[in-house]
Amino acid sequence: MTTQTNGAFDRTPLIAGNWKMNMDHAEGVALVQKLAWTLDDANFDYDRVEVAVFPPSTDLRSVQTLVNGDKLKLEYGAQDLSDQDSGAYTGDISGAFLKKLECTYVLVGHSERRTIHQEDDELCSKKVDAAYRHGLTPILCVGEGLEERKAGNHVGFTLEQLRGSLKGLSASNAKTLVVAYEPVWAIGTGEVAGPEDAQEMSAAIRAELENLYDAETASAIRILYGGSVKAANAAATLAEKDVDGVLVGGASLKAEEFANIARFEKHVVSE
Ligand SMILES: O=C(CO)COP(=O)(O)O
Repeated sequence: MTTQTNGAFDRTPLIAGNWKMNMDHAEGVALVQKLAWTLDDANFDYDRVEVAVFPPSTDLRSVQTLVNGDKLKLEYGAQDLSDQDSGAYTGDISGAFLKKLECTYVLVGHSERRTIHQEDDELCSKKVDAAYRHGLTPILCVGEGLEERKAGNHVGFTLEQLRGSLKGLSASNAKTLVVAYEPVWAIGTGEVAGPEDAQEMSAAIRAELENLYDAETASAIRILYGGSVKAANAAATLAEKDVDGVLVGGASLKAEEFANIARFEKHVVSE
C-alpha cells in the first residue's frame, strides 16, 4: 500500500503490531483470525487506516496462507532480515524469502536487535538496503535510552541513529520508508512518552529527512511512535501532526485491544 493523502490524515496511518518472540504459528493464526473478525464486526475501513502484524518468522507461512485464503485486508511483515541475500549465514533470514512469503514490511534496527544482538547503524543501513533490494518496505526503528533522555540529548542521539541507518539510501526509495521512533525507556515499561514528546521527535525526524532528501520525500515518509501504546493512550498520540501511526508490542497480542488501537478515531478506551 502506498502512502497517500487520506481524508483527515496527511499520510495513511499505520497501526503495526510487533509480536516479538510470542505466539507460535498455531497461536498466531488464531490471533490474526480474531483480529480480522473483531475489525470486520466493527466495519473497520482498511483503506483509511492500515493494519499490519509482525509475527515471529516461523509464523509467516501460516499467516500468508490465512490472509490469502480468507482475503484478509491485513498486511504483515517480519521482525528482522539479513543484510545478505543467501549463503553461509546460519540462522539468518533472507529478504528474498520474506518476499516469497509476500511480506509487505520488515522491521529494521528494533532496539532489542540493537541491544541484544549489538546491531549498529552500519548494519542497519545494509539491512535497509537489503529490504529495498527485495521489494520489502523497511520500518526503521530509532530511539534513545534513558541516559540520553535524562541528559537532554535525545533528539541529537536519535537523529544520529537515523542518519547512520539511512546511509546510502536513495530519495526514490526513501519515499516509501517508514520510521518508528521508539524511546527505549518506554518499551515494555508502562512508561509512555507523552504525545508532545512523540511530536517533538517526529517533527525533528521529518526535518532531518528533509535535510537528507527534500520536502516532498520527507512529507511522504510515515513516522510511527512505539513504547507502551495501548487503546487508552493511542488516540492522543495519533492526534499529533507528525505522528502517522504506532508500533505496538505487548498490546498487539490481544486482538480486542489491538483492534481498539486501530479504531483510535472512535476514542475507544479498553476495559
Ligand atoms: O518495542 C515495541 C514495539 O516494537 C514496544 O513494545 P511495548 O508496546 O510492549 O512497550
